[in-house]
Amino acid sequence: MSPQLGTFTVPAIDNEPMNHYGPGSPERKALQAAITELQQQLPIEVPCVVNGKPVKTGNLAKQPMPHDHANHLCTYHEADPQTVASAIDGALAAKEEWQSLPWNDRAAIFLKAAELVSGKYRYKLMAATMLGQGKNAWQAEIDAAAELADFLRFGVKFVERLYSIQPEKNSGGVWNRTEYRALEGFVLAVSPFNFTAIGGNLCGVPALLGNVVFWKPAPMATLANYITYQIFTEAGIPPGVIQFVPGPPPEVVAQAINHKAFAGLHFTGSTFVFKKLWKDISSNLDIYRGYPRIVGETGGKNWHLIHGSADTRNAVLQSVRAAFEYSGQKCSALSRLYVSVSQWENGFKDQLLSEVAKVKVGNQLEWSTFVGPVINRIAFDKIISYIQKAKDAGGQILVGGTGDDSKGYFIQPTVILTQDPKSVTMVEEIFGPVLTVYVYRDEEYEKTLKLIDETSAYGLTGSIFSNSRAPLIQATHKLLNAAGNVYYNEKCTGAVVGQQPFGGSRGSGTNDKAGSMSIFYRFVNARSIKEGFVGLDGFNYPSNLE
Ligand SMILES: NC(=O)c1ccc[n+]([C@@H]2O[C@H](COP(=O)([O-])OP(=O)(O)OC[C@H]3O[C@@H](n4cnc5c(N)ncnc54)[C@H](O)[C@@H]3O)[C@@H](O)[C@H]2O)c1
Ligand SMILES: N[C@@H](CCC=O)C(=O)O
Repeated sequence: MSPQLGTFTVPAIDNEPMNHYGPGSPERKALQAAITELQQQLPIEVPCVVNGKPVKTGNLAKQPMPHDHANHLCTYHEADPQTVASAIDGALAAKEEWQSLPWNDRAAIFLKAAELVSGKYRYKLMAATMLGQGKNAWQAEIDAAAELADFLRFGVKFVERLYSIQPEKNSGGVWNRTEYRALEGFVLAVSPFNFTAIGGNLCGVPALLGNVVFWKPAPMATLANYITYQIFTEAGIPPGVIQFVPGPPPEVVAQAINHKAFAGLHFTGSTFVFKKLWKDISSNLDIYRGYPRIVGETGGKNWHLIHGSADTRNAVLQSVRAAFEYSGQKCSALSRLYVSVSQWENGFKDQLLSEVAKVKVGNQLEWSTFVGPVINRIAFDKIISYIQKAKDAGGQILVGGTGDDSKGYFIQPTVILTQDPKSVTMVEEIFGPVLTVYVYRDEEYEKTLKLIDETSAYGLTGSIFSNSRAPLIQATHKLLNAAGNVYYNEKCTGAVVGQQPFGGSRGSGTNDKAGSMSIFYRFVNARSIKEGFVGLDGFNYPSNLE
């Protein structure tokens, strides 16, 4: 091990500037070229990667493209039990060297990874995200380019700050220190389909702290996650530190959770799956060496509250974006809208319907498309069935309500007006382009706050629109636990790393706040060291003396 011959300061960092992809711009041309190049290579073959070596199990699965489901983006090798076992063994073998690497070297690897994401591989990663996860250019830019680079760069900064948190006091002749050890064992990262950046962050956070990570990507994000893995490797993450293990989710994850060296879960996905994994972990407590850290960010049933004093146009446009961008497939997506009757009848309704009518739905590779496909057949059927349930319950479809799954999984942006604020589409996560509106009486603002608070099991994001201060204050106070991310006069999607730490509580997760320092606390195990410089002369304390 080489000596550390200085105290190093991480370079200044900032959010990754976003490209805009306007007509004729160089970035539009570069992205188009990357998409075309990728399309010419389809389908890509993706192996598991264990100890830096590709493993081709021959158990093949496909990642179909949501806008063109007859064709697939990649064929990937699913891990079998032997592959899972060797991935865990290999990670544990890589642990000692990785956790002993000087911090500045680990930091440098992650800073380099950020440069690869924002530079050399930007368009390739975006192309894979667009083709595989159905994002249009802007949605891919904010995810695969900007947010992933931000997670990596800010992560380094947060860990630098975490490591600098040291005991406040040293008694005479004593030096106190806190060490932030990696967890004892391996961390299991289980990532969702909808954000390429989240996949990178779920394995990046623990790895940056010296942990070794078993990464099970989401089937519908396999290629983008594989490219992310390759970027980590090119940046210098040693073999075995992150093991890339796609495979049948319940089996692969269960095998990892049932291993005695399982030390932590870093999960993002649905509430249902997270609860199941938590229960599975709990029932294994006797086999583990310690108490595993469990971090999970999960579903949402996010709301906009439009007060009578709001700027109508802003509230309408923000609502259209929040409900329908990326086809409503963000955990933060707007899906229940509470509008005062004075707003609704004096322009909100007309503007909402006229703006939604302008939304272009279709192939996300066409530049003017705002709403692309939903991710797969299961999602398509589920969303359509929610629309049907809303109709059955007396909901009025104001716009949309239909889908077309003949080539891709397209669903029209749908706005439902309900008289029942606790109808099913006001309560349950749909994860599609479906917005349900409840119109409240202006004088029942306070009652509406209670309604918002009590309607759903989630607590992820929410926005309050008002041009007066008092309604903002009142809602913020009454909705204390209804959202982990609250916005004033801004849409409820689009949290930025380092600006709005992200996460919610209640059914929405452990709220450890991705994109902030607090998530890093969860994947270290602090050790206090006290060093004495002055020896004892005798064992008696002064109080023992005659
Ligand atoms: N709060 C957040 O920060 C956040 C961010 C993104 C997505 N999400 C949530 O994620 C969900 C959408 O993503 P998704 O469809 O990929 O979620 P999902 O729960 O279906 O899958 C998430 C991960 O769990 C795995 N998985 C699925 N079933 C499993 C099982 N039985 N055992 C073990 N692993 C299993 C999947 O393969 C995937 O890797 C939504 O509910 C959304 O709100 C939350
Ligand atoms: N961080 C994202 C949501 C991630 C979940 O899908 C946002 O704030 O919109």
